[in-house]
Amino acid sequence: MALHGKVALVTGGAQGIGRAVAEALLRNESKVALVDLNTEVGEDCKKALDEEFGEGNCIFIQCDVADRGKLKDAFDATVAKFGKLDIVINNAGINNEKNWEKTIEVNLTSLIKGTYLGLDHMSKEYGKDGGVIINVSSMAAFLHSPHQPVYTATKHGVIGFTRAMADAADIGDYGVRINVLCPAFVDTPLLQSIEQEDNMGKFVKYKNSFKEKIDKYGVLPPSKIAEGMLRLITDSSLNGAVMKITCSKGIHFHTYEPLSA
Ligand SMILES: NC(=O)C1=CN([C@@H]2O[C@H](COP(=O)(O)OP(=O)(O)OC[C@H]3O[C@@H](n4cnc5c(N)ncnc54)[C@H](O)[C@@H]3O)[C@@H](O)[C@H]2O)C=CC1
Ligand SMILES: CCCCCC(=O)/C=C/[C@H]1[C@H](O)CC(=O)[C@@H]1CCCCCCC(=O)O
Repeated sequence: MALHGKVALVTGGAQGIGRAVAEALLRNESKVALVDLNTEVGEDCKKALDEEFGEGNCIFIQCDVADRGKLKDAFDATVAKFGKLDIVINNAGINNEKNWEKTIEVNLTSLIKGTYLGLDHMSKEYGKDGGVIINVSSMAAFLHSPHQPVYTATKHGVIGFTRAMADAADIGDYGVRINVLCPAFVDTPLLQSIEQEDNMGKFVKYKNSFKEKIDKYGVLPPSKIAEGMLRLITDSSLNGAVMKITCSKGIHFHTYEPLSA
């Protein structure tokens, strides 16, 4: 898929990984809707992107992805503004073991909803022109730890859901590719949350061993995740792909045993 003139919706697009992906898409002449909870950060981000890439290429839509009605409205507003939808990045995520129900809602339930809304707007099933959906998981789906049991569960869930949906899209001839991206530690505000009792609850007592893992494995720049994301979007051979990005191995893919049943 060539990126010129394509329309992308990025949840959690106002900072961190989402913002890096939005920048990369704009650099390649796509139009981008930043869908984010945080109004202040979202408006600042849109202003900076307008200055860099010119006005009219990017919109900010304030939205809690866990609010089903507002998420649907955000998709509709993106199509109303840019005329179509080609790329959906379900990236918004939180790390909150204290309010673990919210973590499931944001990291998994809303990502499922975002995938279905993306299909509503892009699938050939509904007479649309096709597209690509990328769901953001984490290396926590492969290397679990005692610090983040529910975060880890959601990121496992994202991979299972995405792989199954990718098969459904293939069998159903949706014309939509669906892939998943699993970063290791990335230099974003989310990484600071591991030290905060408000986020980690009783698991905050493990913060020193968590920090040792960060020192051991290293921290990636958000731009490296954007590089992987663009590959997942543009390589039309990829459907159901599970991309991992780590400091030691860079961008690479997880491989699974062939299905036996
Ligand atoms: N930073 C890291 O080390 C890693 C991050 N990830 C995943 O990458 C994704 C992005 O994370 P980061 O950029 O690091 O986080 P971040 O905290 O820097 O940015 C996340 C963005 O999502 C927005 N957001 C949070 N809850 C939302 C909601 N309910 N509705 C709409 N927007 C919401 C925030 O306002 C923020 O702008 C997440 O899914 C995270 O789990 C995965 C592996 C490592
Ligand atoms: C909440 C912010 C941190 C989120 C980062 C993340 O997703 C954490 C994953 C770690 C998990 O909790 C335990 C780990 O060991 C995960 C990190 C693994 C990185 C492995 C890199 C291996 C390599 O470089 O080969």
